[in-house]
Amino acid sequence: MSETVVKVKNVGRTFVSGDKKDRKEFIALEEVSFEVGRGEFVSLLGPSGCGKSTLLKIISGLLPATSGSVEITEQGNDKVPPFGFVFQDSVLLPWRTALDNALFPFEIMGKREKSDEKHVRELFALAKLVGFEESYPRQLSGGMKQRVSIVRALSYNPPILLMDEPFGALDAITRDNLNNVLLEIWESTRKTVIFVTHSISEAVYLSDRIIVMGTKPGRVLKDMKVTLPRPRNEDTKLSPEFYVYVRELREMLK
Ligand SMILES: Nc1ncnc2c1ncn2[C@@H]1O[C@H](COP(=O)(O)OP(=O)(O)OP(=O)(O)O)[C@@H](O)[C@H]1O
Repeated sequence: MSETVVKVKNVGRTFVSGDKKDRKEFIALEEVSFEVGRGEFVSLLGPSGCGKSTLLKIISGLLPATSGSVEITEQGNDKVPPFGFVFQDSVLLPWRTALDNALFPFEIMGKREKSDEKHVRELFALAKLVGFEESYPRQLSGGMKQRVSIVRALSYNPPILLMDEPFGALDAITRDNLNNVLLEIWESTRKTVIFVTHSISEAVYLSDRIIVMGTKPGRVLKDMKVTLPRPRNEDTKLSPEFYVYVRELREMLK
């Protein structure tokens, strides 16, 4: 593994509900540990409720852990956050064009250089969105909107990309296409990616490593290396090796 840039150590998270008389504790995550190297593509795979999104929020600092620690040894340029986020819903502003949506983070951060728009236009090309810069979200398909949200997440050049089931709401064909677009973007930018999914085949297709998670409480079942050759393409999914991974993961998550 390349140099460690994300170190998750014995992370636990308990949610408390109810009042003093009827206090309930729910252990969402228990003793979760793993590391991510620079430029690695790591997926968090597991059934609904195993704490994948909670873990991603803890890694990003949006949510505190109840126990354990997360160390991030990457920094964004000029004090911008080290993370870019992509969620299941593209959350684009409907009154802004695709390009202006992708440039929005610069407005929030209150700084924008001339070279930023050039960089974002290059990302539009990588995401196969050339010609749609001036389109409004209502004029874009679901897959195109998600590609704009990937471009937006990468606009300020964060070293780490956090993706929470980004393609979960898309149809199977669009999802396959976006997996390939994402791989192309990753291969040319070499960002560190942490990708949440509950699709076994998606995790195998995309990842260098898969952190397999189980429920009750949310925990790591296995840290699995995926050594399928890269670059990967649709033929990868037809290889016997691909099926070996899928079968092993299916057994584990039964
Ligand atoms: N703010 C909260 N308060 C109470 N319980 C919560 C809170 N956030 C998450 N949980 C609980 O923690 C558990 C893990 O939730 P989380 O959303 O992280 O799971 P997940 O693996 O991402 O699920 P899914 O794949 O369905 O999105 C769930 O049982 C959820 O109900």
